[in-house]
Amino acid sequence: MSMIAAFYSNKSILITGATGFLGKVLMEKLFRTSPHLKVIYILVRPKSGQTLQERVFQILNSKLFEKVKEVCPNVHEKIRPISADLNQRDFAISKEDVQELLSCTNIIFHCAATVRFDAHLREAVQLNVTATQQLLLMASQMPKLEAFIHISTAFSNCNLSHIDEVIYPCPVEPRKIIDSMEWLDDSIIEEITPKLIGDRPNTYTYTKALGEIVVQQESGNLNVAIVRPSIVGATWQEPFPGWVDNLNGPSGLIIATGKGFLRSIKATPTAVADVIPVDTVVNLTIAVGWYTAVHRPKSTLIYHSTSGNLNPCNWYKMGLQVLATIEKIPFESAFRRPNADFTTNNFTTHYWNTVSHRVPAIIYDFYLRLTGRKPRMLKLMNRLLKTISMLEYFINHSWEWSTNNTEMLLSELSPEDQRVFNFDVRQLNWLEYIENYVLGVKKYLLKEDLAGIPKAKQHLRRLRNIHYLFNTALFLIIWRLLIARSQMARNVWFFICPLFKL
Ligand SMILES: CCCCCCCCCCCCCCCCCC(=O)SCCNC(=O)CCNC(=O)[C@H](O)C(C)(C)COP(=O)(O)OP(=O)(O)OC[C@H]1O[C@@H](n2cnc3c(N)ncnc32)[C@H](O)[C@@H]1OP(=O)(O)O
Ligand SMILES: NC(=O)C1=CN([C@@H]2O[C@H](COP(=O)(O)OP(=O)(O)OC[C@H]3O[C@@H](n4cnc5c(N)ncnc54)[C@H](OP(=O)(O)O)[C@@H]3O)[C@@H](O)[C@H]2O)C=CC1
Repeated sequence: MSMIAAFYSNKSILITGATGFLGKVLMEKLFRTSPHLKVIYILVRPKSGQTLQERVFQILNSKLFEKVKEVCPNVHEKIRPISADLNQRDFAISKEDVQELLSCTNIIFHCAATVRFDAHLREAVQLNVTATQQLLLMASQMPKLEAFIHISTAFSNCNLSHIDEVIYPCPVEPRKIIDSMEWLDDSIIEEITPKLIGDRPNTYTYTKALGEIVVQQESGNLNVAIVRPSIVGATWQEPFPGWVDNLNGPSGLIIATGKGFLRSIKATPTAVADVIPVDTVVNLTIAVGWYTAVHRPKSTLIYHSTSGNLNPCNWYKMGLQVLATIEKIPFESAFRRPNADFTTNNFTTHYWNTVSHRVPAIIYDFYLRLTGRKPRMLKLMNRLLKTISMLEYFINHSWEWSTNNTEMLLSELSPEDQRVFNFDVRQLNWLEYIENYVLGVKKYLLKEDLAGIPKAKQHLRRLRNIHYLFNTALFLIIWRLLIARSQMARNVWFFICPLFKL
């Protein structure tokens, strides 16, 4: 019998961010392994014209929850959505709901955050810092609370190259930042943002670091722990391999590669690709909840959920395997044949961005115009390049995260718990994982049917023929105009051919 699963039986659990990527997998695992838990309260806001109930209905009826319904048929009765907006004072939760939360909650998992790299500092502080502070205040009024688990990121201190499982100070106290957001106007905040974030790449990592300090400073007598995942990827094993439902992290770039939009990306091939499967993060998080509640460590323990120091994979290996899988299982309606490569300096990056990204987009838009359609490819390409520029920092640096607490926790688990809540990343086979990831992107994100693979392969053959035809036509035109007439033109032609991959 799993001790951890038994621990959660009869518990009332509060999850923020339960509608997000990580939150959904956390909820699924809790219900599947502890079907006798009392209730999971989730703080949800109405979104995209959907009510709370509609959002929950959609989640429970998704593929992710299929197994849960077998082991916990009354799951819909055990999930209690509470209308809340973490951007509002007191989260805009009704008095009755607050009372219920205060009197019943045993465990809190705080997952909600803005994970956007370009969030305005005010927005990022509100969600990643102030909301954490408010939740801690609520938690301190919960007599039955046994543990408060805060989800941060391994990149909260990405300005350092070696990161220990400790909380690092920030030059300006979070409370001062929170106060200043009350009275500074947006334009002044924008002006001071680069100074505040310092050598971090964005407001996300900065505010997640502030969030951790808030947890440390304002947790009082609570039993608190922090989990720091690195780049969270598709599921490794559970409830099935390759599940993913958003474009964050590698997923969006896998699509861009498979659809032939992404041809080159500035990356350090030898840098560690510190991707961690979402189910591994969730297993650790649930184990941390149990350990924190049962063992009540004297200080706030931080757990790194990373792969790099125990089972490293670099971007080169990851890129190769992504391409190899796409070759076997191509995506439908590709723009060009998938053939992405890494660039390592600014000059080649600009060069390939022009030659391989913008020029084909301009040619395609020209073709769309000629055929009476609205041009759209250049706009799409520019958005992709903007996205890449924001992710570049993470694929051009390597970090070392110590994992002593995570390893200590693994050793505290019974063999049964080590199996049910496996977060031992040493067992991960990268090639298999990446293949399942790409397949998952195709099935669950792009919603493409595997039956369409022969058609997708046929489309790629057509693209290859167009490519050959285009190159041949280009060659003949240039030959006719120049090369036949001059020796120098001939020399230049043979020099530039390899540069254009002709
Ligand atoms: C050689 C082969 C190599 C292949 C594989 C290589 C893999 C490399 C992977 C590198 C990953 C590095 C991730 C680092 C994560 C750090 C971990 C964390 O803690 S952080 C936690 C993780 N947090 C994050 O990862 C957040 C990253 N994302 C953001 O911050 C924002 O989306 C944004 C600022 C990039 C764009 O904002 P904005 O312009 O306002 O617009 P929207 O947001 O509305 O989206 C616009 C369009 O872009 C689309 N799209 C979105 N994301 C991606 C993507 N990753 N990619 C591609 N596309 C993406 C989106 O679908 C939409 O398309 P469309 O509908 O217009 O057609
Ligand atoms: N994904 C990754 O690569 C990594 C994630 N993390 C951390 O893991 C946690 C979960 O991230 P992930 O699941 O990927 O992120 P998602 O963006 O998928 O989910 C964010 C969640 O926060 C909720 N939320 C955002 N704003 C509000 C609000 N104003 N009121 C109520 N709820 C709100 C969202 O609700 P809604 O559905 O309504 O928008 C959603 O449920 C975060 O703390 C993140 O920092 C750490 C490292 C890497």
